[in-house]
Amino acid sequence: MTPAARIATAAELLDEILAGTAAEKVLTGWARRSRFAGSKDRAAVRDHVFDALRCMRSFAALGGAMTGRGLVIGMARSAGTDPETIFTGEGHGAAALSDAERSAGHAPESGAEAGDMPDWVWPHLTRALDEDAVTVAEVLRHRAPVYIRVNTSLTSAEDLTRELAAEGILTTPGPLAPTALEVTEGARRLTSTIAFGEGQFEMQDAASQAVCAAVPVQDGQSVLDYCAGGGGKTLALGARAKLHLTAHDVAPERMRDLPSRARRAGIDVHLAETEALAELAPFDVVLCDVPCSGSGAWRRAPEGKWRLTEERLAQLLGIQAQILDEAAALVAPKGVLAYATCSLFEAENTDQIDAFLTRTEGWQLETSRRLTPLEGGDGFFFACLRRI
Ligand SMILES: C[S@@+](CC[C@H](N)C(=O)[O-])C[C@H]1O[C@@H](n2cnc3c(N)ncnc32)[C@H](O)[C@@H]1O
Repeated sequence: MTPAARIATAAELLDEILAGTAAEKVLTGWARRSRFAGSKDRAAVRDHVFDALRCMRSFAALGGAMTGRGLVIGMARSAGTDPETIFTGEGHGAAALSDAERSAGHAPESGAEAGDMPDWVWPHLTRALDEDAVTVAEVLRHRAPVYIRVNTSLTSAEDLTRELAAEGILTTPGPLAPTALEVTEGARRLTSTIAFGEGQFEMQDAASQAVCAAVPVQDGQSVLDYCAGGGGKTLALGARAKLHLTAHDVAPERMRDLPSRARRAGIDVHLAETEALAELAPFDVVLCDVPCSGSGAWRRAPEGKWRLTEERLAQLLGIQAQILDEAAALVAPKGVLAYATCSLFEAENTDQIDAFLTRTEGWQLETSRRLTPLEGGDGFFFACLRRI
């Protein structure tokens, strides 16, 4: 495919996404229908689509329309490229610009439009970040670095760096956690490496690794990952100490890959149904990596930025409070309740912890930390509460 044909395809796929279909579904459907597209074409189209999703408001402003075509015209203008050079109407490229398109578009207004945020989200960001809101929003408009977590129970960062380099994959030490490596070349091939097959690393954001490193665990403790999902944090905890590790999720199907991931990493994990937890309790440590807005990770999952609503956020706040209450009941005396979100909003972070401490006796806050994308990883919040 020519560069212009890839952009024309991205515009069509963006229209499907704007009509409500999930981006991954749209991209997979297109790849299946388009056998002529090679892996480089698929990667380029995907990158165009995700770039546009990250910057949807500002590109629509610049391009003059919230349509697939408006977005890619805005994308060209934002990059300082004259859209006439892309929209030539030749071959499989997009049709030439109309006079209306030539004159449409305006520079994005400062604030939510230039920051590529929904209007209702902007006060949440400014409350949490003050003047950093503008810089954080700007960072979220760009692709995320690729980080891996070294499985230090099997290898070291130095050895893994050498081993990956031998397979043509280049890494440098990442931020926030000694286990984090940033992949600077060859990221798309990571999961087909020998080192991956041997469990020497997992894909995990650097801030997520820092959160796992902050959970106080020691050899011999019983630890419950209450919202385990795919088990990224379960495995990171299991690599730090010899634990009696239990993983739970209200949607157990989300943990379906965890047994094979744990085997690869050389870590023992017991998967538990909700009904079994009372019998397995008490645990020395319970981690709640709760469902949240995902606002700290919007550069990785930009669709979430536009699909989140105030109603959904209110619903999430209720779920988070309920999880804290349920999980607290499973913690042993003097044990730890760890709470984490990949959100930047105070409502999901410090407000939740303050409200929990107000309504529940017998707990004290030991540590809390907020990470923003300005520190290199996703935005995260972590709080560690101890039963007294
Ligand atoms: C942020 S994700 C977890 C990601 C995972 N910890 C990781 O690092 O890969 C939140 C998870 O919480 C689960 N969840 C939602 N409501 C829950 C509840 N009431 N109890 C337990 N888990 C819940 C969701 O199914 C989802 O898998």
